[in-house]
Amino acid sequence: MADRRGPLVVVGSVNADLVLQVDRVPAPGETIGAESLDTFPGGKGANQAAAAAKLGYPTYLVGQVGSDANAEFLKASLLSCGVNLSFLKKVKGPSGTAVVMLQPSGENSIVIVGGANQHTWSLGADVQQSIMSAGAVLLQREIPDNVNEAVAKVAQSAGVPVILDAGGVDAPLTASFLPLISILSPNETELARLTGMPTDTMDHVEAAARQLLQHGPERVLVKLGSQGALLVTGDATTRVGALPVAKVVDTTGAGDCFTAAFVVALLEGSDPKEAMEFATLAASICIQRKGAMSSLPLREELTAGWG
Ligand SMILES: Nc1ncnc2c1ncn2[C@@H]1O[C@H](COP(=O)(O)OP(=O)(O)OP(=O)(O)O)[C@@H](O)[C@H]1O
Repeated sequence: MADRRGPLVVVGSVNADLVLQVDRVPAPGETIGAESLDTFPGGKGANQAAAAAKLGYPTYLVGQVGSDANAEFLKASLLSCGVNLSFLKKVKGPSGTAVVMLQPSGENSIVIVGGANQHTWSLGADVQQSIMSAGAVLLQREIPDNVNEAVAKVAQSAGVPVILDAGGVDAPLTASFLPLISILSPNETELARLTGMPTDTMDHVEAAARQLLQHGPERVLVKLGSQGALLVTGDATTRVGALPVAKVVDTTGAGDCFTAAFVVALLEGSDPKEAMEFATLAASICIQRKGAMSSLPLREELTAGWG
């Protein structure tokens, strides 16, 4: 991957996150008032594309928005982060939407409308060409798995590495998809679900990651929140601890920031350990600010702490 300097192509979801601040979730048949309503750009595909673009790497987002008012807002947000939207398609119906009821306890109740993310996808010749000439392709699981698998097949046929962030739908990965993945990146919960193995100690995490390796991916990168991250390959295990931060403000999007920054660093020629350190630094900035896309760091913010 170190020699590939083609652009990063992210294929994935775009969501409008409608965040309602409420005292409690309404009972059936009840109407309550919300203290506030905010709309934020989100979706794992959009967040990861924005993260890579804000780090200064040429990044395309292949995705779908709906024909509603949120579509324009989402496009404007992504453009302001520097994401190339030449392959962002507009389809009928609503954009992907997450309605988040945020309660004072910190608990969230969320309703997701898949919308455009779950609409029919067609990978036209122009999109296929962009995948084949990419430095790497980055996927998540908030669009249909069969689309991800089709993208991965095109990428693999051209020798382009495929990175799958396991976040999104909670379903097993098919035996035909796993061998198409170069780097699979779950967090510890996703790792436990994918393998059916415990992930409560570092030894357990490593054993579960090694089990995934047997199904095809060349590397498994596990995100472990305040415990950092663990990278497992056939012959090595690399652990990088999280950076201590003064105050954790909001961890939303930290995983997206980490995965995208790791891939950017590899594309720029870093070795895997350096790429983990770079991603850890990026994520440590992200968690000290509120929001998902808005909290993603710019390249300049990392250079101070990065040789
Ligand atoms: N409390 C924390 N303190 C320091 N670093 C953190 C903390 N939480 C997350 N990080 C950093 O962010 C990285 C990714 O976070 P995490 O493991 O929570 O991903 P995730 O579960 O995929 O996140 P999410 O789904 O919330 O976006 C970690 O590897 C770590 O570097």
